[in-house]
Amino acid sequence: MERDTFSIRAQNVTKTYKKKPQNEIILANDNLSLNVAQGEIFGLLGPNGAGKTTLLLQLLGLLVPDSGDIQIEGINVVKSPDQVKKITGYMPQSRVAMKNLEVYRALTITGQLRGMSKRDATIQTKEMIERLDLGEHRTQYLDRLSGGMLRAVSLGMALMGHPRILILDEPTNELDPVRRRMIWSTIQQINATDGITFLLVTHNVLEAEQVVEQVAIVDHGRVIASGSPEELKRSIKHDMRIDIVVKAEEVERQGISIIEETLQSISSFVLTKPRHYSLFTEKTALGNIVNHLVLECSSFIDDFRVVPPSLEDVYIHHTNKQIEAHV
Ligand SMILES: Nc1ncnc2c1ncn2[C@@H]1O[C@H](COP(=O)(O)OP(=O)(O)OP(=O)(O)O)[C@@H](O)[C@H]1O
Repeated sequence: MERDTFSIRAQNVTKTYKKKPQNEIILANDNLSLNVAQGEIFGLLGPNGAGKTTLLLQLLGLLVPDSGDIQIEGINVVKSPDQVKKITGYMPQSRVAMKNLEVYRALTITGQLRGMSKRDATIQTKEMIERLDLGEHRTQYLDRLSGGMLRAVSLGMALMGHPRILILDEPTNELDPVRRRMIWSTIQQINATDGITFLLVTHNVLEAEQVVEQVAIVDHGRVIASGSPEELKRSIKHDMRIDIVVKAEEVERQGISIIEETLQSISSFVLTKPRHYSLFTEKTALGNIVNHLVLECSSFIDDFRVVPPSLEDVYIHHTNKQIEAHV
């Protein structure tokens, strides 16, 4: 049999739910296709309710698609869910099993349940505790941990038994910045040293951009854009962003509406937070706009910079467009 170079292949997956009490049909995945290459870190982005978790549950064999085909390392998930479970690790969005166990015991038992000997599971538990900086908490019960700590333990549990594919649902949700960075670097390290394939859902797009190699943006159950972060950034027409900060004292003196009118007369801007504006433009129009800003706005501009758009800008660009199309 020809070796499948894709770890994950989902083709034309459709999944509906019936919502009680009136059995309203919810189309959670709508003819969705996705390929994840072996050893890749793949990011799944999309707004709340886009259908990301539904897809993950089907990849893991925990939900059955209405139609479509899912292969994990060449194994048909619907036909052989148990084989798939042996090679995949899963970090769910919130639920963590074994809440009445201590951290080290939860890790070791998870390893044993995945077929490891007690000795090997104990060795990997020590490694996980060190890698995830859980030393201080090793004898704490899971139900006494903060939400953030529980996420870290949950990642450790997903890694027990050395799965070949790891599926993570919002791995950095609820974590403080230091621990978030640690999780991202652990993902990168494990991917580099063990060649594990990662498919992860995240809302931390700016952070994910540094780590993921391929991305799919999902909305309304469909993939609306996919590619490497660089490809996606190149694909949007407005390929430059100007960020502007307005002086607080000028807002007091002139009034915000005069300032915004002046900005709008040059180009349309969006307010990102008080006194901060962003404008998206094509490179060809950039010089003209910067000239206008310098000539007409220097009295009230505190700072401005020109930057290429981030993956987050691409995400907003695509999902906004999709929202408009559905209104
Ligand atoms: N068990 C269920 N019964 C009925 N509807 C469901 C069920 N699970 C999910 N849904 C609906 O299916 C759609 C997709 O949900 P899903 O949880 O897959 O989205 P998501 O992209 O993971 O969202 P989030 O980012 O908020 O976690 C939503 O409209 C959701 O309300």
